[in-house]
Amino acid sequence: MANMVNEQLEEIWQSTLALIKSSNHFDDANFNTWFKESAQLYDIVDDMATIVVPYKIHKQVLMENIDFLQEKLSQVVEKPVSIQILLKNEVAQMTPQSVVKRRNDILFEDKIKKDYTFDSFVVGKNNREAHAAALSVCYYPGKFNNPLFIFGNSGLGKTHLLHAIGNYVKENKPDEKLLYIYSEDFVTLLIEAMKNKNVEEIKEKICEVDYLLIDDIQRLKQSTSQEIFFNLYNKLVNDNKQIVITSDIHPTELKGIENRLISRFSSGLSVSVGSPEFETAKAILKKKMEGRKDEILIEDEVLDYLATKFSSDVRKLEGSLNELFFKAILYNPETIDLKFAKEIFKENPSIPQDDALDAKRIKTAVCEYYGLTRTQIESKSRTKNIANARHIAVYLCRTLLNMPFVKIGFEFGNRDHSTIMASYEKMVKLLKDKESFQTAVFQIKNKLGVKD
Ligand SMILES: Nc1ncnc2c1ncn2[C@@H]1O[C@H](COP(=O)(O)OP(=O)(O)OP(=O)(O)O)[C@@H](O)[C@H]1O
Repeated sequence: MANMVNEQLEEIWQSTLALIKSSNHFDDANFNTWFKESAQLYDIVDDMATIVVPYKIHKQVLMENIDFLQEKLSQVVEKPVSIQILLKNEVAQMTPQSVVKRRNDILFEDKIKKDYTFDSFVVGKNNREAHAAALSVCYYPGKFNNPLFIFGNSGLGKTHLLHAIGNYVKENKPDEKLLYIYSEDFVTLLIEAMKNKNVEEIKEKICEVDYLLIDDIQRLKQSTSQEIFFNLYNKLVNDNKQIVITSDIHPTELKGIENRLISRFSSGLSVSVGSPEFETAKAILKKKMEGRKDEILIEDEVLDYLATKFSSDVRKLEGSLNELFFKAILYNPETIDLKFAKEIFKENPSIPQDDALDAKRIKTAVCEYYGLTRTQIESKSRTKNIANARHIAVYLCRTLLNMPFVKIGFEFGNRDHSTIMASYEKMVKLLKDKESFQTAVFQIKNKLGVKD
């Protein structure tokens, strides 16, 4: 297919949109937002179509549905076509020819962030295993943990660890080649390479690396890219080259990724990163402050406050600190104290506001601390950690709210007041000599914003 004129492209795109709509794959709102109102067929050259979208979020959504989109477009043009998705501002900077001839060298540019090192990574209970595993592949690449698969929710340090491996290798093994790839870029570049007929060249280059670091593998949704990746993967592992992968979920729960890849991902070591507990969150804040040159003083209890409120996502935790310093420049307080911080975040939707304390909030905080559900602590289960969590919740309801035992009983599956009293007394005893319970109570109170 030679380059097409605009009317032809428009006609093809409208037919493709009609097919997408009639497939009922998306509801009206999604269809309009992601396809009809934002995407545009920019060009089709040979068997490569370029679709242009305004923002990254559009690109992300389309990339997640790229096989589907290719199928519909291929149906319209009556031959198989591949699709690359570009942002409007990317296209604006290119000549028409270069849109389809983007240099694949981008793949091999050094993308390792210098400040994401092992030194700048705070180790806590939530990431100890992942940190140790990341170090182990630096010391013994391709030997024990291949691939190393690091998974966990957004903003908890997976990418940081990947770059830390990169920085370690660059500094200590300068002769070794490493390649960091963000999965979505990998798909885009492979699609372009298919168009430019230089996939083999790219594969050969990738096969030369000693470390392959792949970020956010859940975004490797496109089937041809998975096929190519599968071959590369086997070759690298057979040659004892180290592969490290990050993902937002455990390999076995990956959706849209071929089973043969999933089973290979599970064959090495899978380690998780979780949300930092209070001390680690506070240490991260202190670490992030080390490099700053702010002249204003931040009070320690503000760090406690941020560590308590934002610990579920380190990116937000870091963001909260930046926001405070930024607002301090604007409003110029003498120091950043708790009052100032609370005022700044008073309407922040990602933190629970200081509602009146009640049994429900206590139960929720205890559950979050122990990783349980409310149904579990309200149940009759005698499993040790559930029972312990229940004792703590009962204890806090009694000491913080001064609730009668009968009423507490209602909160915990209609238990008899004597059972609740026994539960409370047990916790009072445990708190006298068991440090782990003292810590738990301290941290849960912190979570609730209660000071002793
Ligand atoms: N333990 C830690 N010590 C220091 N900084 C951390 C730690 N954990 C996370 N961070 C910081 O939090 C921010 C977000 O981390 P990162 O980008 O690695 O998250 P992620 O898990 O890869 O998230 P996503 O899944 O959204 O890509 C980064 O600035 C990173 O430096």
